[in-house]
Amino acid sequence: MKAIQLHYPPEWAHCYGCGYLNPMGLHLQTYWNRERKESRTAFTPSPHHTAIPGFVYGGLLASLVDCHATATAAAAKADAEGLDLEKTPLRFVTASLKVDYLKPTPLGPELVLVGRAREVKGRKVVVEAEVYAGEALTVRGEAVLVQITEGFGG
Ligand SMILES: CCCCCCCC/C=C\CCCCCCCC(=O)SCCNC(=O)CCNC(=O)[C@H](O)C(C)(C)COP(=O)(O)OP(=O)(O)OC[C@H]1O[C@@H](n2cnc3c(N)ncnc32)[C@H](O)[C@@H]1OP(=O)(O)O
Repeated sequence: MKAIQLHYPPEWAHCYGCGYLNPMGLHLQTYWNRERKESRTAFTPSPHHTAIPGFVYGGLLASLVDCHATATAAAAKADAEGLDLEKTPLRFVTASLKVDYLKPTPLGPELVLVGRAREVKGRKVVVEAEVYAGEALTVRGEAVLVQITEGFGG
C-alpha cells in the first residue's frame, strides 16, 4: 500500500511534517484502512525532540497530529467520493488545530497515530486523531482541514 503523502504532486510535497521533498522534514507517512475508515501512521521521536528529559516536546506532537490529519482528510474525502488518489490528488491545509495533551508522552518508543474523519462536507473535513505510546493514549487532537485547488495561495 502507498502512503497518502506519496500521492501528493511535487509542488505540494515540501511540507516540513509530511513532504517527501523536504530534506529536513519529518516525512510522516499515513495509511488509510478502507474497511475501518481509519488512518494510521507511526513516528519515533529523536532525542532532540525533548520537552523535559524523557518526554516528547508538545510542538512535535502537534505537528504529527497536523500532518496526519491533512492526509486523513485526503483519504476520507477520496473514500467518500469514490476517488482514486493516484488519478485525483487531493491536498488539504489546516484551518484549525486543537491538541489536548492528556498525559506526558514518553520519549523513546515508537508513537502510533490513529485518525478518523468526523465530517466530510464540500472542501472541509473535520478529523479526530489520537496519539498512542504503546497502550497509553497520550494526546488527542482535532483539526479542520480545507481542500486546496490548483493555484491556491497565489
Ligand atoms: C500552507 C499555506 C497555504 C499556501 C498554499 C500554496 C499552494 C499549496 C502548496 C502546498 C500545500 C502544502 C500544504 C501543507 C499542509 C500541511 C499542514 C499545514 O501546516 S498548513 C499551514 C497552516 N495553515 C495555513 O496557513 C492556512 C491558512 N488559511 C487559509 O489559507 C484559509 O483560511 C483556508 C484555506 C484554511 C480557508 O479559506 P477559504 O477561503 O479557502 O475557505 P473558507 O470558505 O473560509 O472555509 C471553508 C470551510 O472551512 C471552515 N473553516 C475555515 N477556517 C476555519 C477555522 N479556523 N476553524 C473552523 N472552520 C474553519 C469554514 O467555516 C468553511 O466551512 P463551511 O463550508 O462553512 O462548513
